[in-house]
Amino acid sequence: MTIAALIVAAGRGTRAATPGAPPKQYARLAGQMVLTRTLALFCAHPLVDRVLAVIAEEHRGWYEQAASGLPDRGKLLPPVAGGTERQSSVLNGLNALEDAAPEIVLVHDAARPLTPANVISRVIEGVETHGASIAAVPVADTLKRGQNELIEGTIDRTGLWRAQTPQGFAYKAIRNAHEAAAQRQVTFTDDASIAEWAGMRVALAMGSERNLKITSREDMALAESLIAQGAETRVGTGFDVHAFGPGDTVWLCGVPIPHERGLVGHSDADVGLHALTDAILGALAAGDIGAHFPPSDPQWRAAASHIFLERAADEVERRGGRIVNADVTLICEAPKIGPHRQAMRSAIAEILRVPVRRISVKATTSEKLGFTGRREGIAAMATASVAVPFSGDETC
Ligand SMILES: Nc1ccn([C@@H]2O[C@H](COP(=O)(O)OP(=O)(O)OP(=O)(O)O)[C@@H](O)[C@H]2O)c(=O)n1
Ligand SMILES: C[C@](O)(CO)[C@H](O)COP(=O)(O)O
Repeated sequence: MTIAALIVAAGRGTRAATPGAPPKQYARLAGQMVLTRTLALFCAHPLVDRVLAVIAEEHRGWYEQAASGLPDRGKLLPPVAGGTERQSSVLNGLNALEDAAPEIVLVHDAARPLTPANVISRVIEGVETHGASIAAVPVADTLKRGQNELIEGTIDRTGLWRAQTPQGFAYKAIRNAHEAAAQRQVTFTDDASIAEWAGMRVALAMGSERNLKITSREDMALAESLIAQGAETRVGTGFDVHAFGPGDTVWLCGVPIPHERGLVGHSDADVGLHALTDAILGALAAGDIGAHFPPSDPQWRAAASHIFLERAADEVERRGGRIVNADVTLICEAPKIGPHRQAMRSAIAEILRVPVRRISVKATTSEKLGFTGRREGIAAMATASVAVPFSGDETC
């Protein structure tokens, strides 16, 4: 049995629009694109075999960015172009799935990036039992019909549900229903309505309040707070030492500083960035800098250390996490760090793609004691904290 997920992402996001910013499915939500989060839910679901996104042709660049943030693209099919309405986008996607020939298709809004995995499982179970099933939540508020700010009546809420996605169907049946609706030019706001119109029986599977659809700008803030509730903060530490040697410049925390000596190392010997890279990898329990960038590998000879730090930041993003803060301490008698501190903070903030207020750089001497006191080299310590989703555990 092949199960495909069809992620409709071809909308313009007009209700949530921010002037000059990409549409909502490409906006960053707690550090990761909305669409990356949505695709990742289905790519990671063990019962889903294929994932297809329907996108607007002019968003292709953003789509590539969103897809490149996925931990695993193995299930991902090349995207297809959407239509002017959600309904025509879904039909385009269903047609494009012909070669994949799934038995079941799950239609899902890209704008719902927080769908719990068990909601997806319940919808699949519903399709297997009833032929069609959608995620939905019972209406909890009293419903009023109104006009001109006046109540015209109260609607009995008994048996009323709010439809969410995913909405799952036997592939052939929903494709036929969509084609018939398109031919007769009847329009609906969800796929279950089309199935109902075509005479299919559709089951209700319990959805989740967490499964919100980002519709307005305020929903982004709400989604961020839901992510924060489902995240844990992890802390990692790093330590590194490089000896002084020939040269007239030392690289420290991404900044070149003229000095009477250089630092010896396989790469550019930026001891601050190395310690910080290790701190971030440590927070993820993802090994250390030596494991990721072995000194035995010639490609890292004289490498600029911002590459190592960037890769560590990519790892955080790949797991749906974000860097909360980082703190580096440089231990040396010279050069003086104070005059370069702000440049170092800015350089690190840029590499990690976080605001500079989250980055600290400090310095101390070792009171002329030990190898740093004898000016034989520089040591650096770093601490980093990252917030990662609980559901990211299996990839961490
Ligand atoms: N022509 C369209 C319109 C919508 N969608 C997708 O359908 C989902 C639900 O639609 P909605 O939340 O209304 O998104 P937009 O149409 O983008 O928003 P708006 O109506 O505010 O412009 C979204 O993931 C959206 O990208 C689509 O694939 N093709
Ligand atoms: C499909 C849907 O998300 C179910 O609630 C909803 O109908 C989409 O509506 P929109 O007007 O396209 O946002």
